[in-house]
Amino acid sequence: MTRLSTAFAKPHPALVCFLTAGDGDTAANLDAMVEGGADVIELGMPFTDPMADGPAIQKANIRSLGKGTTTADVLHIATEFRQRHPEVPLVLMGYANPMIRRGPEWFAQAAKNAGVDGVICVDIPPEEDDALGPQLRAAGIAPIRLATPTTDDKRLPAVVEGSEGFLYYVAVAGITGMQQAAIESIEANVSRIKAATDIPVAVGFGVRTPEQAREIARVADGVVVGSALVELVAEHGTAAPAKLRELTASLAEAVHAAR
Ligand SMILES: O=P(O)(O)OC[C@@H](O)[C@@H](O)c1c[nH]c2ccccc12
Repeated sequence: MTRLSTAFAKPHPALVCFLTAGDGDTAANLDAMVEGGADVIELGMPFTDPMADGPAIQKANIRSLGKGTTTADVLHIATEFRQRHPEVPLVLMGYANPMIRRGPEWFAQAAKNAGVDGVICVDIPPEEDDALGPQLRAAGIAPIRLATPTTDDKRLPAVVEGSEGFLYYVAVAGITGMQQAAIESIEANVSRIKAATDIPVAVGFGVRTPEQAREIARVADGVVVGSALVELVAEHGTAAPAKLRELTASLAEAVHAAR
């Protein structure tokens, strides 16, 4: 069992909580989300051109890069997180350029040494898996792929093939932090994906409230929340941990009780 498979084997759906690394006191903020009940942490690597991200996460990227956050800093945050939380799965989310500029082997090894369990690389499509996938798998790190509402049945096999840890269903054809998709559409797409793969399916994009999270947790293996948490970091600064703990706890309660 890996840390990710253990998280998804719990008797309830998993809550995945996202933050941008280097925005605010990331260590304290991540700890607060774990204390609140997050089952998986998704840590965003700040990037200059985050094309899948909406305003809240774009601004978090700018704040973090403005402080000079580097890939080495993100890996350092991951290393220290792993020391404090030996059991909590940690997924890095980011874009290809910072991940492969020093070579995919270097990144995969550095991520492994930092205790990272999975990597979401937004802009490497399955056709270009060679750019990072083999190196991650060799290091024992799960390459986590994204499926969207426009991933049709013809395309789906290519997306799920080689995806490990979990499949991330992006509920909205758009950017992060938008409105939630209709639950009927989410349910139909999740069951379509589950017919094509045995790995767990987590749903994200547009989930802000415990009510929304509960509704999705009834039909999926996990629920991802990002922008709503990132906004708390922007609004509350050094007081963010208490706010993050509070929102995470109410989301976790809703997700864990859904099924
Ligand atoms: O912000 P939202 O709408 O809650 O969506 C989750 C999302 O933030 C997080 O998973 C994420 C942030 N940036 C991404 C880019 C691609 C895929 C996923 C992400």
